[in-house]
Amino acid sequence: MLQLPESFLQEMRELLGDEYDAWEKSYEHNEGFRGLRVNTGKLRPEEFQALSAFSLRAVPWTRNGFYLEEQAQASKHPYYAAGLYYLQEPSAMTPAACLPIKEGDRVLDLCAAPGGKATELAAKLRGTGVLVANDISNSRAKALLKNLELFGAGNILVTSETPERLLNYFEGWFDKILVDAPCSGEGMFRKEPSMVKDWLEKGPDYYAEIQRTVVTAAAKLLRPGGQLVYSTCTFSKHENEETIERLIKEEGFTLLPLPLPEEREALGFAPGLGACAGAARLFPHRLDGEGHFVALLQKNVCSDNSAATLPRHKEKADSKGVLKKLPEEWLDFAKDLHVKWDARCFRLYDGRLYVLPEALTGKNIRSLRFLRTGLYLGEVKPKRFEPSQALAMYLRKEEFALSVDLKADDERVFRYLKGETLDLEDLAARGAKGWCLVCVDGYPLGWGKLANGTLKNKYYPGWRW
Ligand SMILES: C[S@@+](CC[C@H](N)C(=O)[O-])C[C@H]1O[C@@H](n2cnc3c(N)ncnc32)[C@H](O)[C@@H]1O
Repeated sequence: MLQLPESFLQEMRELLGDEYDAWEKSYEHNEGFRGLRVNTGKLRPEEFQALSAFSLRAVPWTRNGFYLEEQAQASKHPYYAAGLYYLQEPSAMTPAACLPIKEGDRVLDLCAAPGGKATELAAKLRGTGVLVANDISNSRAKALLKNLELFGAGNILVTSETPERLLNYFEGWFDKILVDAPCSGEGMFRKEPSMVKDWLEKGPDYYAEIQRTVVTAAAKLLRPGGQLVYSTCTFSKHENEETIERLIKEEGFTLLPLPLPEEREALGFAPGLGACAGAARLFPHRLDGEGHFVALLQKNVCSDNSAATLPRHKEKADSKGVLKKLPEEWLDFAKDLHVKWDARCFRLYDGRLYVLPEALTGKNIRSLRFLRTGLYLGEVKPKRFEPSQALAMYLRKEEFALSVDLKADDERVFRYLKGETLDLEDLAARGAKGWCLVCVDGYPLGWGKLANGTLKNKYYPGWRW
């Protein structure tokens, strides 16, 4: 068995009692489980199963999660490049599955990088409302942005801020919040043994302090009546139940039952401790997944409408980038595009054209540290428009006039993803020319420019294989 600190093992003995031996034995299964979560913003799980050759077994507590049964190179498959799935450890699929998102919601993922949960929240929003995805680490937020754009999410604001700074812009604004908190990672020791070192250096007390600050800010960012999922990948009561007990007592929250399948106990979910029985603890000896904690809470509605529950100030919408008239270069390109956006949502910043989620058009967010505001459409150049990789991922094949569709086993798919020029004479209609959406089995991968049966490669250089 993996060498684990004695003080940690002692805590697990106290926590698990009779179940301790079974838990310890589960560490003989050293690698844990590999999972894949289908992007339901692009296709239904059944459609993915019919399309893919992976051998998949359903993760029973999610609607779109699967165990990957063989050592498939799933991150080097063209469907991955088409944003059809995210590779995720099965227990980690639970928090986003438990946040009851409705279309049109304003959603915040406060500790979002690299996007394992944010990508699912975006899929659940189905292009409506807005997803603000934040991570304090700028380098990790870059990976978050890439994953959201790979998934085709356009209704996004990706920020790299402290939760306290977000309060200046979004107090009481969100309908739903996910706090997938930084934690001591006890539940991941089996899969990532390197985390033991961090535990020895910092441990649960260090993280409990951070969690306290993060959830206190999250509580204020949520509107009264709004819902919040708090999750960690640790077993520590100090980081789990004690954090949410504080939310309940000091911030006026109520613990709600988790929207998990009725047979949750049979599936292996353990209740939270003490008064937090409505929360769920996931243990590797009880189910096929790593250790996690998940709780769903609702912010109480105060009858007196006290100042504490209302936004602090009225703001003036930012007029920078607002357009009286859309650029001709864009209008010319958009003739081939079968999607319409509200003219009020377009913004042009330094020659780059965006569509903001409508909910953000009335806000002043320019001084936030952000990586992306809305859907980045592309660059307005002298006399032409260069569409972005994000736009290609956002579109469906039928939403652009010219496309070529390659089969996943066509070697040209790999050559396209490597940035090579392709000969497509057998696939392109005679005389077809101009911007072209390159697809794999009907799902866009990126752009190319077609002329005389040859495709000039416009796949985003930073994403090339
Ligand atoms: C458990 S990870 C998040 C994983 C992510 N939700 C996912 O599913 O891919 C916790 C994240 O919190 C970020 N973080 C740490 N302190 C933070 C803070 N004070 N505010 C916001 N994010 C923070 C870390 O950079 C880290 O990316």
